[in-house]
Amino acid sequence: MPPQRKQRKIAIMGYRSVGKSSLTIQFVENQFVDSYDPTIENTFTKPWKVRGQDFELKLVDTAGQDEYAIFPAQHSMDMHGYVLVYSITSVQSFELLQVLLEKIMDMTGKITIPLVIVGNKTDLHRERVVSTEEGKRLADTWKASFYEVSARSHESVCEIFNRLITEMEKADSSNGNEKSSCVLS
Ligand SMILES: Nc1nc2c(ncn2[C@@H]2O[C@H](COP(=O)(O)OP(=O)(O)OP(=O)(O)O)[C@@H](O)[C@H]2O)c(=O)[nH]1
Repeated sequence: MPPQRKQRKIAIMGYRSVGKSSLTIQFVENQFVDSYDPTIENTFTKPWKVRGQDFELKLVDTAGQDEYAIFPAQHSMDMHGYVLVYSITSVQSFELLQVLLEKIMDMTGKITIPLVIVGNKTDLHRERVVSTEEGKRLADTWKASFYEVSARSHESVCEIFNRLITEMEKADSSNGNEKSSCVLS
């Protein structure tokens, strides 16, 4: 029998217009769409292989959030990991991530959640207002991985997902260990 594909569900979240759809479409279809069409919610499926293991990724490209948006409960239920995107050209989008991270922790109630924080639009370096160090610091605080990328120039886009899968696999095995150590005899 061929080895089974592991199904994994990932939410792509962040402020409006930071490039959530562009990153998702670049990863899934290898193309950059220049037009701006606000997303309500789209789910993409992508077969992907990491270190010999086949995965079927369900990528949920969510609607842009702001500080006041209520965190959609369905995004805390069955997600294996989160890609949290800001734009390096928007302080507001960066500051929103702190709020989003707190909401994710509250809603999921998990101690370890595979997270990748992504500063998008590095091609717009002249318009940069969030430094790489600030991005790294936020990621360190939340024990998240960190990448600066460009959906437009397809820079480091696949790395986001490879890294998140690696983190999800680690979380899986540590959850497994936790379970076995909690079995009552
Ligand atoms: N220069 C540049 N523009 C980008 C990049 N990624 C996205 N954009 C542009 O930014 C705008 C918003 O991109 P989207 O991918 O629709 O952003 P989104 O976060 O999905 O937006 P919402 O659905 O409203 O939340 C579009 O005009 C994109 O072409 C990038 O890496 N570089």
